[in-house]
Amino acid sequence: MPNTTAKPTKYSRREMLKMSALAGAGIAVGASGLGTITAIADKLFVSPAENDDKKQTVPFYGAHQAGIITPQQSYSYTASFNLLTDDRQQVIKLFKKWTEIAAAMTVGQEIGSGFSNDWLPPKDTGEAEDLSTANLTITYGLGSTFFRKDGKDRFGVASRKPKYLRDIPKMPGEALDEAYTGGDICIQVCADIQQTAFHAIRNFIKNAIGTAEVKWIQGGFLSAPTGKTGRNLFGFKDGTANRSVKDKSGHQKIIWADSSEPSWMIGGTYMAIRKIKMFLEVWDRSSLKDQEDTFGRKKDSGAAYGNVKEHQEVNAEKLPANSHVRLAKSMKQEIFRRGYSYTDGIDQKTGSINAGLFFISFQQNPDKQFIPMLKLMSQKDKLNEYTKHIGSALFACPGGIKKGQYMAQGILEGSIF
Ligand SMILES: C=CC1=C(C)c2cc3[nH]c(cc4nc(cc5[nH]c(cc1n2)c(C)c5CCC(=O)O)C(CCC(=O)O)=C4C)c(C)c3C=C
Ligand SMILES: [Fe+2]
Repeated sequence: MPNTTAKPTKYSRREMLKMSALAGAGIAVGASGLGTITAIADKLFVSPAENDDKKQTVPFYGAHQAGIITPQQSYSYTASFNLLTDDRQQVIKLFKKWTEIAAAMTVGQEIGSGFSNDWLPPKDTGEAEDLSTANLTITYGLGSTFFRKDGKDRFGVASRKPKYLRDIPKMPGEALDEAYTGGDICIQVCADIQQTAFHAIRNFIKNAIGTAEVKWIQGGFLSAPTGKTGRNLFGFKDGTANRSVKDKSGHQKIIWADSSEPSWMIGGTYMAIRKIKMFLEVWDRSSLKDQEDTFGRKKDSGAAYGNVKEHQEVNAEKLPANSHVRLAKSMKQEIFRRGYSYTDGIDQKTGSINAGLFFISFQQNPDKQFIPMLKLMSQKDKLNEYTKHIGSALFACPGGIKKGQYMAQGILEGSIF
């Protein structure tokens, strides 16, 4: 997917030392002079592992949550939690704590910094201590069971459930595993350093102990050269038709909740998730023609059939009737996709690689934009020969957080209590 993050030019410490030595600027570097240059280089320049956009931060606070229209980072971890309590105050306490650690981690601060006690476990798990923030974003959402579970309004918030929040209905051909499906709360962290992302999700889990338990957790990866569309595990460019991350009016129409939603959803959206297993070995034995017919796009350029360039307007008539893109286009609806590839060892029964797409899309109205599209694809898509849907979830992501507020405050406080 397009990544528009500007990459500042920085030099590694070793390159800087080499340049100083070669510059020939008339500087005679004696033993002590070299020490001085080394010290300056230490201060000014970063190691190769830390350069480029890995040092960038994305604001946690704002009108919208980060991690939705943020240029897609290379790694993600998504965790779904079930609450273990019926006590609203306990949930408020959890979200306050999560807000505090999210605000700290996204600016590279240690959790509980400036305070340590030799006789207690450290507050921060520590593995991101020397790492950069790497565009870390935290995105959270609430499942329908947050508002009502087994017919019970556990936290007194059922009247605040957003309009389109419900379980994604059963689809033909799916083989959902409960272990990858649903959950009361979802947190997704994304970053350009995998360990930075893992540190973040781990600390959310650590701070939930006793109040919420993890139902499932999913890691993901996606690498693309800056400004280019990334490729999925079938080797095709995936994300071409997405609106640019800069297209504000497009986002208003496609992603952000409309004014008929509860006030806490203003600036928010719905996050649809499908864990889709991809049969890589079957795919790899298929001809190039078969592969391209599956999407209706060329594998190398990403151009739709009848076109030569990736971003040229698609003429649906030129695409095979059951191709993925033709079916998507026939719905005349847009969604904003932000999925990640995943791998997870081998399938113990078949010996095949366990891998696929952790599909994520954001949309204003899943009933209109997402569910009918999913249904049509589940019935007719040529892609189904090579894939199986094994996990599913829909979460409502509240609007962005202002400084001084905490996550989900608009749901858990106010006139109804
Ligand atoms: C219900 C929505 C969708 C699911 C599920 C889905 C799964 C899925 N997609 C790919 C690979 C590609 N998808 C592409 C385009 C595309 N896909 C959807 C929706 C779902 N995909 C849409 C709306 C579109 C855009 C269609 C358009 O308007 O042109 C493409 C083509 C390039 C692109 O635009 O991204 C690829 C490739 C996989 C592998 C997959 C499940 C494993
Ligand atoms: Fe797709």
